[in-house]
Amino acid sequence: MSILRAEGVTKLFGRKTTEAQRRIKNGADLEEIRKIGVTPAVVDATFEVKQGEIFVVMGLSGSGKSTLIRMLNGLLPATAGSIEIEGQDIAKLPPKALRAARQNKVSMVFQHFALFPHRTVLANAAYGLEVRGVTKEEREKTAREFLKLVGLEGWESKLPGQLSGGMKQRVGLARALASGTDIILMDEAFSALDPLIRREVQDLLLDLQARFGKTIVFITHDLNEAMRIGDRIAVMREGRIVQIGTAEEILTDPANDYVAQFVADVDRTRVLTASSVMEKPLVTVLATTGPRTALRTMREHQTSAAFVVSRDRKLRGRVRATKVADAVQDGVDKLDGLIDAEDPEPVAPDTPVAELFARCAESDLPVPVTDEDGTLLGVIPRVTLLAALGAINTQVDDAVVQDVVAPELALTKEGGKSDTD
Ligand SMILES: Nc1ncnc2c1ncn2[C@@H]1O[C@H](COP(=O)(O)OP(=O)(O)OP(=O)(O)O)[C@@H](O)[C@H]1O
Repeated sequence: MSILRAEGVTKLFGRKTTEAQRRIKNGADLEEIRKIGVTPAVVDATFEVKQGEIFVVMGLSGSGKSTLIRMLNGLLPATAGSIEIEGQDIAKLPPKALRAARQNKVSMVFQHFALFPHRTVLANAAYGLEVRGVTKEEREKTAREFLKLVGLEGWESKLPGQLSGGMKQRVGLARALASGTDIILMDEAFSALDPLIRREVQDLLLDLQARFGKTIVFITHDLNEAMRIGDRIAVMREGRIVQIGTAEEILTDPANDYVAQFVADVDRTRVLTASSVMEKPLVTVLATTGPRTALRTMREHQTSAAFVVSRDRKLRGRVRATKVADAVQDGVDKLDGLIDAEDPEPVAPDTPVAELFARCAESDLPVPVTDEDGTLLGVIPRVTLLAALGAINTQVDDAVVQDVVAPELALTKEGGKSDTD
């Protein structure tokens, strides 16, 4: 279900905005709009944010992110288009109702924390509830609970000036959560923090998100941050949303050259997962198949090993052709019992590619990918892993890469394959 919806949202700054809007509608390019003295900060933004997702809006400075978020919380009226929060068009609300919607439905977390310097940490965390008229006792109780959750128990009576940047932003998070709104808008919320602290609060946000299932719109200019925390990412360029998708979709299927260039430096091993690089297994055989049939199938596919599955595709393991050939000689009638004990362990579909290198180095056979029930979803041969990465990222352990790459190169030189699946 979508909790937040933007439809054709446009924000133009300047005097001739009506004229500019008319020209945009007729297909004028944005350069022409700027020439008549109008800044097209956001142009025709359309998207839906689903309940409980982290929706990241990412773009370079000046691409329109802040303007967009200020329209989402009703601080700035849109020049055109509509914004719905829980099905309510905010442009149609009278000022009092708009204020109430902002207080009850949406909280903000800001880059520079926006804490009251002369109020205690506790009073700051309780602020959202205070505005809503919640009694002191009740709001302080809630604020204490959330301060504890963000790791600030014992700091309640301190002033913001006594806190580090990371701690201040934890107060910002506690305040947003304590407010009890379903939607939290975060504007470059972690951009002022040192890299290590930033990672810590990103993890904290992910933890809290998993726990409370809030809907979060997170603005950032940092692609790695976007990829790390976003369920979906909207990429903005010069006021327009040029692509919306998961980190993997954006990485593997960029909408245009701009996005492709943008993502060129991303550490793919952290973003891509087993499910995005896996392939269909070339040969699967049922555990009940006889060795003779299995061997014939493997020969047809010129493969030296095959996956053995049960009728419901649950993975039993793998057999090597040499073993199956021996079994034919010995008159064995089932594949059961021939399964290779040295198989690499299967991985879950959401395993980051970074973790697959070591697995691929362990065995010359492809790594199987299975779901929670053990059903075989796909396989990852080494070559596929390397191809998916394009260029090997330097952040991957060099020794592991050596292990994986060296045998691949050797195989290529020999012009043969030792196995396919
Ligand atoms: N009040 C305003 N009046 C005129 N132009 C504005 C106003 N606010 C923003 N702009 C312009 O709109 C464009 C988008 O700005 P916005 O601040 O939304 O971008 P941003 O992506 O958030 O950038 P940053 O990360 O630097 O804040 C910019 O060209 C900016 O100069």
